[in-house]
Formats: sequence, C-alpha cells, structure tokens
Amino acid sequence: MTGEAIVVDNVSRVFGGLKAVDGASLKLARGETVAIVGPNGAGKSTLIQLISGVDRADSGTIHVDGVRTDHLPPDRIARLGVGRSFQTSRVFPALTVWDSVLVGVQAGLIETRSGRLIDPVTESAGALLGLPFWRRRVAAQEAAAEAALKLFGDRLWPRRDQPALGLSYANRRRLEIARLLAAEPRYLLLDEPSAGMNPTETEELTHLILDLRRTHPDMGILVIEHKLSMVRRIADRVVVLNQGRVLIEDKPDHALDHPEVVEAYLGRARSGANFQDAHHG
Ligand SMILES: Nc1ncnc2c1ncn2[C@@H]1O[C@H](COP(=O)(O)OP(=O)(O)OP(=O)(O)O)[C@@H](O)[C@H]1O
Repeated sequence: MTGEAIVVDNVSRVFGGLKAVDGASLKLARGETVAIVGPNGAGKSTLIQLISGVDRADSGTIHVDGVRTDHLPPDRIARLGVGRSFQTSRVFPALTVWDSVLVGVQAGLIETRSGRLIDPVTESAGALLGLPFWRRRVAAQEAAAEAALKLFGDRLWPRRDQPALGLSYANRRRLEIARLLAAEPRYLLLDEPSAGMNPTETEELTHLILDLRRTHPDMGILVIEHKLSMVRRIADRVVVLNQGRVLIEDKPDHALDHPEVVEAYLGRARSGANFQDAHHG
C-alpha cells in the first residue's frame, strides 16, 4: 500500500442492518480525476466520509500516500493533504470571503512538510514582533489566498470584502472550493459540487475542474457527481457504486454506457426513486 495515492481496500460501513458501503475498493492517484457515480443511497457520500475520517469503516483499510488513515481523525487526514467539500456548502458566515480563504491557507500550513507541527511560541513571538520569517509567511499566505480566489475569475475576487453569508448559493460553493484549494491539498474530494447549480454555473464548474487539472497536475481529484455529461468531460475514470458495491470501474464512456450501469439508474427511475438529473447526462 505504498505510492502516492489514496487507496481504499475492501471497505465496509454498516448502519443498523444496512450496508451503506459493502466491500468497496478504489484508488485515486495524484494527477488523476476520478468520478464516483451511482443512484441515490449507493454509498457515495459515505465513502467520502470514510476517506476523510469523518466516519469510521467497520472493516477494510484506507491509505493516503502509504500512511494508513482509517483509524485517524479528520484533522490528521486533512494535514496529509486531503481536502474535502461537503454535499451542502459549508462556509463561515461571519467571515468575509477573503478571511474565509485565509483560514484555508492557514489550515494547510499547520503542519510542515517534514510533518512537524509549527512551534506555537515561536509563532506567537513572530507575530507580536513582526519578525521577518513571520512577515514572509503572511505575504505567502495572502498570495495563496489571492491565487485561490482568482481561480474563479470575477466571481469571488471582487467580492473579497463581503461577508460569505451574503454570497449567492453558487458563489458559496465556489468559495468552499477556493478555501480547500488555498490549503494546497494533494487530493481534493468534492461531494456533488454542482448540486443546486444551473446549467451555466455547472458549465463554469466543469471548466474550473478542467483548469485545475492543468494548473495542479499533481493533485488527485475525487468527485461525486450526478451530472453525467459533466462526468464524461472531467473524469479519467469512473467508479460506479450501487448498493455500496463497486459495480464497474472504467473510462467514462465505457462505464456510463455499460448496460448494468444504465440498468442501475433506470431501475431506480422505474421504482420512482429520485436520481436527480443523472439520466439527462
Ligand atoms: N449516518 C447514517 N446513519 C444511518 N444511515 C445512513 C447514514 N449515512 C448514510 N446512511 C444510509 O446509507 C446509505 C448510503 O448513503 P449515502 O449518503 O452514502 O448515499 P449516496 O450515494 O451519497 O446518496 P445521494 O446520491 O443521495 O447523496 C443510504 O441508505 C443512507 O440512508
């Protein structure tokens, strides 16, 4: 289980009698974009909860860059370079757009590359006395925050002094991604980033992810997405989950056009379950 990747091996999570994730395995290497698709209730979000440490697997193992993480708390996994967004956008409403992203940058700097925590005494002294190392760090943090906000064109940067609470829904979702990117994650886990976005906003998000693939070639992106037309454009590989199991894992067109996958979605449609706009993809 070594190498630069997130490796999920034979992981299960049971809620009561329900196997939400049932022996699922997948790999996300740095530099690749993998989409997880599947009907509602397939276990997609649970899988991201397990990878990010918000929830614990009942069995199986998860490694991040060779470090076993399935027993680690979420903050420790975040410090290994795993940034994740939630299905419903989570921004700090009392902070401005700018401060929200600075928080993200600082989250990324809590642990040094060597894995050592920054000494709080040295840190406080640097801040109080305005020491050069501290001023250099602040300048670097501000540059990272500016770069993250400017990834979204004129959507966030001109609004940097506004409270995050006042942003439109789509902008709040963008801000959440900007905050994650500001921490310079090695892996970005996005849980339905286009949920609630209209077609124009979804198109912008698609371009953003395609841009990220160019600007962050070493970052691995794992995205849960119901909009299959977007999945076809952004993903190198697609993992189809159904009832907690990996039904198929393949290149987007092969995976999404596979008869069993079409059936998994259409079966839900016939039974009247809401599978959002996956069938429009
Ligand atoms: N904390 C929990 N307690 C009990 N059951 C849960 C919990 N979290 C998820 N589940 C159940 O586990 C199953 C998988 O849920 P999950 O949210 O992972 O599916 P999903 O594929 O992300 O669905 P959606 O596309 O609707 O978001 C569902 O039946 C869900 O009701």
